Amino acid sequence: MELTVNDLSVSIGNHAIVQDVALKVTNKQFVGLIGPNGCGKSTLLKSIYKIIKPAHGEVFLSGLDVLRSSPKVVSKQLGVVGQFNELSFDFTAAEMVMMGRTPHKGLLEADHAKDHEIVREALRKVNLESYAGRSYNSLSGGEKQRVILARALAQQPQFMILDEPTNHLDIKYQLQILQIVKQLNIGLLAALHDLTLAAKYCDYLYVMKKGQVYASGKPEEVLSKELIREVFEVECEIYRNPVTQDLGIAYFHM
Ligand SMILES: Nc1ncnc2c1ncn2[C@@H]1O[C@H](COP(=O)(O)OP(=O)(O)OP(=O)(O)O)[C@@H](O)[C@H]1O
Repeated sequence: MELTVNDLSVSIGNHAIVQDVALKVTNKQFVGLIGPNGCGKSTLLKSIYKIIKPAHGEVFLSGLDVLRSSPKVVSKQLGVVGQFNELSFDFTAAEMVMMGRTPHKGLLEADHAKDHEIVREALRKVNLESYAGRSYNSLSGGEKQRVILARALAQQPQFMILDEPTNHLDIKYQLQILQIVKQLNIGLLAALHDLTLAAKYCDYLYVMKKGQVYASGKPEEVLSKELIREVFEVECEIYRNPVTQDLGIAYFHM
């Protein structure tokens, strides 16, 4: 399943927050969205997953016209791991994950044995199987983040959008979560702050600055010290990690 975004602009009040963005995630690619705080990454993602209405533009998930389709139709194909997940009601972790099954059910349809099995498997994948009965509100930030990922996994989507999915996670779970989503073998679009993790896991990057796409390409093509200076206003050197051969970034104090 491919994601195509054309000419997408979002304004809030009189402010143009996202301007004429075009991007593409081809079949089963892991595409990263990077850029400084406030450049419009979350706003762009929210407009793709229908939380914010764009001023203009098109979003297609293969043949599905996302902006003109109902949330129920879109959520059968598209899983979302958003940034903030506080709840006023107290659900258990398993109940939260079961919500991922909603798009696949009719109105008032009960949870079937198969749904429970899918929920158990999703919690197992994020190492929270024994937390099924725990109150979601009592979980740590990192545990909540993993429950929200499990909910998206239970949805069994064909495409996933993730807004800073490694937020709150220690290094073990940052690596584990990125590995889990990569192994899903579906199209992924993720806003990421850690540039070396983005370089390690993503097939392709879009760099945003002031609401626009500033550059795009494969990580090793895009992540130059010049681009990091222009976009993030930080001096650095790019190198190959001698142990892992991954792209490394050495930042210098300003
Ligand atoms: N509802 C709103 N009202 C006013 N301004 C908003 C609103 N939502 C977002 N903005 C502004 O739009 C800009 C882009 O915000 P957005 O959250 O998309 O950035 P981001 O790139 O995801 O940032 P971060 O990396 O800090 O999460 C920011 O300046 C933000 O203050």
